[in-house]
Formats: sequence, C-alpha cells, structure tokens
Amino acid sequence: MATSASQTLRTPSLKNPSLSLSSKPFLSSAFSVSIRSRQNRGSRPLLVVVSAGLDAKPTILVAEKLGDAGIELLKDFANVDCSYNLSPEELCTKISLCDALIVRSGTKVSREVFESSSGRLKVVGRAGVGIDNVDLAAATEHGCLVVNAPTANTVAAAEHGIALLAAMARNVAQADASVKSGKWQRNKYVGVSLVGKTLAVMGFGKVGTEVARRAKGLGMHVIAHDPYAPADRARAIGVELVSFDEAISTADFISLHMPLTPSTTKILNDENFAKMKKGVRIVNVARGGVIDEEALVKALDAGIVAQAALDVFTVEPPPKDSKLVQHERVTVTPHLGASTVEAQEGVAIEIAEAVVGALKGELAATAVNAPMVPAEVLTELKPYVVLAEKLGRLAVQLVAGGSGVKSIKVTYASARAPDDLDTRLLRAMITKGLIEPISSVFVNLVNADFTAKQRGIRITEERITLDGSPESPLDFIQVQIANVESRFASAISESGEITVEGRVKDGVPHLTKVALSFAGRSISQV
Ligand SMILES: NC(=O)C1=CN([C@@H]2O[C@H](COP(=O)(O)OP(=O)(O)OC[C@H]3O[C@@H](n4cnc5c(N)ncnc54)[C@H](O)[C@@H]3O)[C@@H](O)[C@H]2O)C=CC1
Ligand SMILES: O=C(O)C(=O)COP(=O)(O)O
Repeated sequence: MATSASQTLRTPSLKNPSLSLSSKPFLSSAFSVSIRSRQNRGSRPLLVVVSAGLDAKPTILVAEKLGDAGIELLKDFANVDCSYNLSPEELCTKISLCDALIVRSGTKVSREVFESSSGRLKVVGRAGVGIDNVDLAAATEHGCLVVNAPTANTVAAAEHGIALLAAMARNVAQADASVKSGKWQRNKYVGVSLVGKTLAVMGFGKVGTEVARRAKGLGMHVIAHDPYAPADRARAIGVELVSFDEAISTADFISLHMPLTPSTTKILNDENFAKMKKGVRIVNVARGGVIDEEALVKALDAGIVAQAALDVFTVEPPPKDSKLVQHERVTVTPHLGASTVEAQEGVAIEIAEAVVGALKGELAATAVNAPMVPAEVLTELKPYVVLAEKLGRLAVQLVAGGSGVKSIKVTYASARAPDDLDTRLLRAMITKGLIEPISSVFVNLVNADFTAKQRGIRITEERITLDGSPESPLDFIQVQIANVESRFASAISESGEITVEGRVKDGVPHLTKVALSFAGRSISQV
C-alpha cells in the first residue's frame, strides 16, 4: 500500500530514526533533516582520534628516541609517554592507553599491537621512511592511520650511501682498525677509484635520486633501475633508466634504494649474483631484507662480489657471529642512514606535525594507508564530504534493517573531467554514513573500503558528465540502495530501491531528493 511520502516519512512509532523533511537546507549547522537515533553517534571527523573523552588530552606513546623539537610539539597537544626499549609484551600492554604511537625502524608494530589497543589507537607515526616494520593490513583493518616522515631524512640517507661507497672503495674502516691495532699496511689497503665507474642505483626514488646526483659529481657513470620512476626525471640529471638485468650485469657498483616489499625481498639472491660482473661492489642503505644475506656471503667468498658496505640487516641488530658482518671485505654501520642531527630534528618535527594533525581529524599529507588529499582539494570538497556522509546516513536509515544493504550505487554528476575529481574521500564518507548507524564499527578514510567489503556491501560508482562550468566540483551526489526493504514503503515488506540525492548551494549541502521505488510504485519528495 503506497502512501504519500510526507505521511510515511513522519513515522514516530519507528524505533529508529525519527526523521522529517523540509525545504530548508539539508545540512547546515541547524539541519532541516534531523536524524535522531540511539545508534546515531553524531558526525565524527573522518580521521578523528581523540577518543579518550571530549575534554581529555590524547596520549601519545613515543617508543623510540625522537628529536626534542618533535617532543615539544607533541607536548603542546597531548600527554606524551616516552618509553623506549619496550618488549613486544610491554608495548601491547601500554598501547591500550594510547591514541597514537610513534616509532622508528626498531619497533615492530604487529597485528597484536593493533588488537591489544582495543580500537583506541588511531594513528601510528613512523618517524622515517620505511614502513616495513608496521603491519599495514592490520592497521587498515583496525581503522588506524599510518603516517610517515618521508622527506626529512632523504639527504642524510643519500649522504650515508655515498660515505659507504667511498669508504668501501678505499678500505677506510679496515685501514682504520689496522692502524689502531698498531699496524701500518699501505699495500694491503690499496683501493679502487670511483671516477669513470658505472654505478647502478636500484630504486630511483628520493634517496636514489640524491645518491645518483652526488655520484655524478664524483665522475661516475650512473644508471638506474626503477619500474615506476619517470624516465624524464632520470634524464634530467643525466641518468639512464635500464632493466633490472642490465643494471646488475653492467655495474661496477650497485647501490640499493628500493623499499622492502614482498617483491623486493631477497631480490639480490644466488641467481642474480651470478649475473653480476666479477668484482662488483654493493652498497645497501635500504633494508637488509632486499639481499639474501647467505647468498651475499657466498658471492663474496666466490669473488663475484669484491666488497659490500651495509647499513641495514635482515635482523637488527645482526647476530654477533654473523658471517656477513664479520667478513673482512664487508663494511658495516648500525642503521645510521637517517642518523644526522639535522635529519633527526627534521624527522621529529615532520612526524609530530603529521600525528597531531591526524589526532585533530585532519587528513594527513603523508598518510601511508589512506588516500592523500591535497589541502586545496580538501577545502573545495569540504561541503560535499559532509553531504556524502549525511546521504549515506539518511539512505541507510530509510532501510528496514541495515543487514539487507548489499548493493549501493553512487552517482556523481559533474561538469569536470573524471580525472579532475577524486571521489575516494566522498566514497569513504558515504560508506561511513551507511555503516556507522547500523554497527559498532568506527569507519574512517582508512578502513572504509575494507569495512564495506567485510560486510559484503558492494559500492559501485558512476559518473555523469554534465555540460556547463566545471567551477564547482559536483552538481549532485546520488546514493541508491538496491534490493532492500524500506521501513516507509508499506506495511507489507517489499523489496525495492531507495534513492537519496543532494547538492551544495552557496557552500551549504542540501537534500534535494528522496525516492522510494517499490514493486513498480514510487514515492518521492524533492
Ligand atoms: N638506512 C636508513 O637509515 C634509511 C633507509 N631508507 C630506506 O630507503 C628506502 C627508499 O627511501 P626513499 O628513496 O625515501 O623512498 P621512495 O619511495 O622515494 O623511493 C623508493 C623507490 O623504489 C622504487 N621501487 C619500488 N619497487 C622497486 C623495485 N622492485 N625495483 C626498483 N625500484 C623499486 C619506487 O618506485 C621508488 O621510486 C626506504 O624504503 C627505506 O627502506 C630510507 C631512509 C633512511
Ligand atoms: O627512514 C627510514 O626508512 C630508516 O631506515 C631510518 O630508520 P631510523 O628511523 O633511523 O630507525
């Protein structure tokens, strides 16, 4: 039995929600559509972390040494607990009292850490670049944002790579130890020159590029391998991008600068050492795990690799009796790439700002497991972000029983070219609006897609490209839930489609359409 929308939509007997429509703006500080419900926990910022109570300061656990400037920044905003050298068990115990955690490369942020936090931990700050010590999948599943400090230690790492390159070529460390032990062995420590030699930079990102630049200054011929690096960036500094095999087989020196990922793990192995020039020299300031360390020892003993200089190891610290560390032709440092006064100050500030920003609910520019949204895009999308969440929230509350929600279609109508509109943020907000009222899950930009998938909700997105001025990013957003029963459709439950649509006018989001279509009949209010 179809009734008029205005009658059905005002249904006070419903447990949840009570809802009314008017022609006033949909979403302003005083909403003309008010959704009141016991389950409606109000609108929370997309990445808000402050969960210790409205007035309480958040607590940040700093688990490894961080520069003073960063600590001061953190203290201005939060309670800061600097506890270094925690065992994994101690970390798991402490974490349930913390909103954010800051680590360097020495702390494993495992799945157990996220599980032990019982949902309170909302940001992990990695004070450095490599995030291989953080279980990103677990972080995402728990809606925990991971941010890093990707730029402040680039030069330090590159300088350390060059320091190791030169020290290795001239036997600086071995000769130093020899002189200190009372010897004077000038013939034993004859080195090799760098000028004119070919250096293969493996991983032409921030550090690799800086190493390449410096090596060119030393008169080396520099080639690079990086499947994702743009050739014009390499060309601009006179570096040729080549295939992996060409790089390792033509180089006199190989310097590693790729991240540790499943595809780079043990990338230098028996098979690849066999392809190298006899007498090649290897520098590693990336991650120990990119080299099969046993294979490297074999290659050193076989004379394929003449020397290696290593800052990083598969296990840190490496075992005292490690054949690799003890090898006469291997120079080692204890993961010092980022350890300059300047870099540590910079990293501390960079990570403190990122963590505090995330705790305030701002979107982080250095997010590792969430889309990075440039500030200008965010400013422009702000009212649409609010609209998106409210549309999701309204749509799901028109459904009789949220568990029936399986298929959502979102339509974005815009005069902009598809490439000019990043909808990830809007999709996350719609998902948040859809899921939060019907579950106890806290949905944010980090875990939105994961949470939807886990609940079997399929969200498809469609773009309608309109004629007209692309000045405003969107004309309207429409959210449709298919194959659901509506609490407003009729007394007898029937399956059908719920559509809600909204626009932004003068910066204020408005609800422009609610349509319920059931068994060929439709009711709608515009
Ligand atoms: N020893 C130390 O103290 C430090 C170590 N690092 C390590 O250096 C790594 C690189 O740092 P950034 O240059 O800042 O990162 P980045 O992200 O700017 O550069 C990494 C580059 O590696 C490339 N890459 C990915 N997979 C590859 C593959 N299979 N083969 C070749 N290239 C590949 C990427 O396309 C990217 O261009 C970090 O992941 C970190 O592990 C960074 C700073 C300090
Ligand atoms: O930034 C990186 O990836 C590093 O490896 C630096 O590590 P650290 O922060 O010095 O423990």
